[in-house]
Amino acid sequence: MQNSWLQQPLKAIDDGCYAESLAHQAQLTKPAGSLGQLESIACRLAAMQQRRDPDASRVRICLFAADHGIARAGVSAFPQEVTVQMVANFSQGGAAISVLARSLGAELEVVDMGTCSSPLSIERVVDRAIGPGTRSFEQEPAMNRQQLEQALAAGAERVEEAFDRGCDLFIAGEMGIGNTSSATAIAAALLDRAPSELVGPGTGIDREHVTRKAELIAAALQLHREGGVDLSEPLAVLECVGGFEIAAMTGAYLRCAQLGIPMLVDGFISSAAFLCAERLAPGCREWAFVGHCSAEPGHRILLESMVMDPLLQLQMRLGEGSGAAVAVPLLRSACALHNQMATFAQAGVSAGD
Ligand SMILES: O=C(O)c1ccc[n+]([C@@H]2O[C@H](COP(=O)([O-])O)[C@@H](O)[C@H]2O)c1
Ligand SMILES: Cc1cc2nc[nH]c2cc1C
Repeated sequence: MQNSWLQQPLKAIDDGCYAESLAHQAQLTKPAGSLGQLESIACRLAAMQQRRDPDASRVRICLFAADHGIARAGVSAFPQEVTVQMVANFSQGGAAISVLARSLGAELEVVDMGTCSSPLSIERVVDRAIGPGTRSFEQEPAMNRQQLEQALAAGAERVEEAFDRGCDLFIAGEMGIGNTSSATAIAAALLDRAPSELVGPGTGIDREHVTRKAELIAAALQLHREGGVDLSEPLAVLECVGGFEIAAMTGAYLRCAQLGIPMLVDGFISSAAFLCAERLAPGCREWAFVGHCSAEPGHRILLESMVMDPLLQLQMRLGEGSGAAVAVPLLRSACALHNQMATFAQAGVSAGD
């Protein structure tokens, strides 16, 4: 993929703006550092946005949905048709992310990246379907290189659209029965860890099934490795064991860092996609906040590997972008404090030493 948009440089973060924001925080009527991480959140956002008054009002949530061939191997607690049923639920406004988006005044866009029933005749769903879900990565590569390029580009294109319409903060969400298996395989390959260290219950399988899921993923990675695939290469990994929605999220994250849009990362699957983006273009993480640490055990390991700190830890494991959405009010509070608090001089309060 030489000379493609993937090679474009990431936008530089404005260090001068960051230093100015830190100096501003030091003048606000509070003991230095007493607002903890809210101070650094505001300063980081100001530096990303190159503005004195950071803003998290215009939030775009883009939810990528797709099916996974691996789901037919019995790795999920739910049947595959739930992916499409949930897409209808997102569109009708009844899903968790629909409720959160409404309460935040955020725009929610649902993108069909390829499900068993695509093309879908569901209102307001953006059709970017690549195929009827991926192939089962137990036996063969989940997708081919052309499909991977198409998925990455679809994610990037949705970010460009958000950028054109004005977006202070971008959240990628996902829906795909079986996608914790894909995310586990990606994380195991890129972090060179055993799947058994990263695997979890996903939608709620029992311990016996979790063990089987780990074995199946380990065998699949071995098969692809023996087939000559370099499992340290993020594009090869996405092609072999990824998903259409996961690749779209990787493309979206990468494009956000290229265009300079701050992003808020969700759970385990989102973070596996983010790891691919960070490996493709080191420095993406400078443009990201992490909303929460999911209950899926591999999430913490993924975040630690990228030295990224989650804002919340609520034992959530839903996906959809929900764990990022619940962290938006924190970013908004950080901005309001940074932009509206009085300084010691303005309020006539004596500063400390
Ligand atoms: O975001 C997470 O950390 C997370 C953890 C576990 C499950 N999920 C969601 O559950 C689905 C995948 O679970 P599974 O068991 O079918 O692999 C998919 O739609 C995800 O959005 C999401
Ligand atoms: C009902 C349901 C909703 C979801 N949202 C994200 N993943 C999901 C998985 C299931 C099973």
